[in-house]
Amino acid sequence: MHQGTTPPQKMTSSATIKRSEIRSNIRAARRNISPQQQACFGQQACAHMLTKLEELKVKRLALYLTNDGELDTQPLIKALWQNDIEVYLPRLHPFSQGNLLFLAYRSNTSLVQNSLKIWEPKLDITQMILPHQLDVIVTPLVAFDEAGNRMGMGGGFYDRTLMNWERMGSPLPIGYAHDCQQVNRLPCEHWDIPLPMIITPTKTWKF
Ligand SMILES: Nc1nc2c(c(=O)[nH]1)N(C=O)[C@@H](CNc1ccc(C(=O)N[C@@H](CCC(=O)O)C(=O)O)cc1)CN2
Ligand SMILES: Nc1ncnc2c1ncn2[C@@H]1O[C@H](COP(=O)(O)OP(=O)(O)OP(=O)(O)O)[C@@H](O)[C@H]1O
Repeated sequence: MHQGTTPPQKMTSSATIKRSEIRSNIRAARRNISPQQQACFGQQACAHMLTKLEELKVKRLALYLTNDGELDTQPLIKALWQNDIEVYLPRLHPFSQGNLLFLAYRSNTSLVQNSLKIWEPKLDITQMILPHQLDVIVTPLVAFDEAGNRMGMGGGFYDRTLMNWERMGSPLPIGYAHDCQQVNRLPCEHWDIPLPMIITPTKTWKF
């Protein structure tokens, strides 16, 4: 885990190539999932997630708006709103590059598209929450492995957000992904934060 003083070391070039290959292969695989399958998977994963959130008595949770073939979060958002669980979304920090802010997401929240073409809440500081005030962060990912290691889109956003979660005791990160995003073993770097739990349409993984 990188704690701020020592900059993360450069990866060897072969590890970099392997990571970028895995990233592009799995992004292509998830974009290939048909709209019918996407709808079905979104419902199945939502049911598993709701069971888990009830068990954990979750009141405040951050998730993501689906992009690039990611597991559909719309059924989950609808269910959370119906169950009075507070929902938050990430937005890119306006000046601290590589960092995220989390803002409340309600049915009347205005969304804008960011520079990465992802919809996010309009900046409104009154709607902001700090990561440790959230019970759970539902984490998007590109690939995961049998040990709970996570690879994302390559911005390091969630690694930075989650670097203190265990020491703080919150938020619990739960990965949310298609089954086809699982690989046997991911090449990891010291800043990568492994996930203690990942939910897919067919399974709840605990590590
Ligand atoms: N739905 C969702 N929201 C999220 C994330 C995510 O993985 N999924 N993020 C997780 O960290 C953050 C955004 N991270 C990202 C990092 C890189 C790219 C990227 O390279 N995107 C394009 C190029 C964008 C462009 O047109 O300029 C690409 O598809 O190649 C996208 C998102 C915050 N919000
Ligand atoms: N805690 C951190 N502090 C500073 N830099 C970091 C930290 N975590 C990751 N980085 C930097 O972010 C870059 C991207 O990291 P990585 O490829 O692991 O992102 P990712 O997990 O795929 O992306 P994301 O978390 O946004 O989905 C790396 O160059 C790394 O040096």
